[in-house]
Amino acid sequence: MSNPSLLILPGDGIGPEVMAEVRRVIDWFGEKRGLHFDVSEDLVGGAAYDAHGKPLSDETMAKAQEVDAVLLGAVGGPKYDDLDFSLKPERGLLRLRKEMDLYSNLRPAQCFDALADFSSLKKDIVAGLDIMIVRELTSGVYFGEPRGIFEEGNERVGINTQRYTESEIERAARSAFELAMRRNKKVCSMEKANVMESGILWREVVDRVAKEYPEVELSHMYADNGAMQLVRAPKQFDVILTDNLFGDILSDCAAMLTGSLGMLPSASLGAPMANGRPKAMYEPVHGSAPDITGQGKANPIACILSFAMALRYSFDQLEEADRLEAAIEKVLADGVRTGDLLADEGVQPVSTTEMGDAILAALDSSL
Ligand SMILES: NC(=O)c1ccc[n+]([C@@H]2O[C@H](COP(=O)([O-])OP(=O)(O)OC[C@H]3O[C@@H](n4cnc5c(N)ncnc54)[C@H](O)[C@@H]3O)[C@@H](O)[C@H]2O)c1
Ligand SMILES: CC(C)[C@H](C(=O)O)[C@@H](O)C(=O)O
Ligand SMILES: [Mg+2]
Repeated sequence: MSNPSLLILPGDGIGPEVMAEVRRVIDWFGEKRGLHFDVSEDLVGGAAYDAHGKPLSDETMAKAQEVDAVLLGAVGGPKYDDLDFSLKPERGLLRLRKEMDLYSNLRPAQCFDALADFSSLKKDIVAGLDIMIVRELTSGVYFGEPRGIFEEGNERVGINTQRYTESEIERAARSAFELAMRRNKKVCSMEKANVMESGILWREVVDRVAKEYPEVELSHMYADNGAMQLVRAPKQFDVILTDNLFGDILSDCAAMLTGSLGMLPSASLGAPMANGRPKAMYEPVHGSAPDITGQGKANPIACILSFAMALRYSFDQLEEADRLEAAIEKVLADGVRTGDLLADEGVQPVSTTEMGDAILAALDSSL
């Protein structure tokens, strides 16, 4: 049987820096666990624009459709600020999500014990935190029509449209309920049904799907209250189901409960492929971090945890995913910290590569 295939798209800014550490981890699983992948690498975002004038080539798009999983670093950066909107690096990422139809974006916010003191919140509020945000990823205001900047009278108007069909809401909701069944059987759905018709439909469809999962306790919350509750008492949540834009914002917020945006991985999943596994792309939640690019300061953990999610959701390697997560937990418990995880003055941060070294050493000691 051939090895599972993995397309790596490092992207821009710190994307290639964190992805270099993931590649070492992938190599480790090949050498030490006999878990080999057919890895290919390509360009996305600004790097693709620099090479061939587009943020994602048709060839790369086609490759992404064929492989078992895509692993993406990050896209964007100030160098591309003045580009035409259609050429911006972020368009490459959105095209991948849309054309691969990756409608369910799982963003787990877990607080490792060693970082509970470092979260933006008090230790007792975040210790043991384990919530899953399910963000609808291929619709909503990111893709709704009409959109654009138009002339209206003697001024211009910028338009984006929040649009959701029942089936789009339904499939995202179903993935949240399925996850909840394997977790603590609670779903909290967040929208703004008090001001948006799309929110009213969202609530109605989620209620309908919930009937298929009588064991799951469903609650609804307006997303503004949800943001507040996430910071006030995050452990009240198990699975949070929300739309594309609210999910983007709420997940960055949840990231800080875990200590740093550099800690949050994600899995973007679509319909099952012929092999029964979902079409999938794995990416850290953070961006290209232009403020620290090229300085060896980036935390590679979000990207490495995204590979752990790939082991779990695309490659059925649950024990190896646990092994990798445990290695990261050990490194953090040992006090190894990149700069984003450092609270105390005088403690020396490790570099991106040194964090990779520590994780590989912890993996070795797991054997
Ligand atoms: N998935 C993606 O590719 C993605 C996600 C978010 C933002 N972006 C893009 O990235 C660019 C920069 O956006 P931004 O600055 O608003 O958000 P960002 O996530 O790149 O950075 C926000 C802050 O978090 C820090 N940070 C992020 N990741 C880190 C890591 N791994 N280790 C240590 N610190 C980290 C950064 O240094 C910065 O201070 C923009 O072009 C944006 O569109 C891309
Ligand atoms: C870069 C951008 C298109 C992206 C989004 O808004 O979805 C990012 O913020 C994310 O969270 O993945
Ligand atoms: Mg975001």
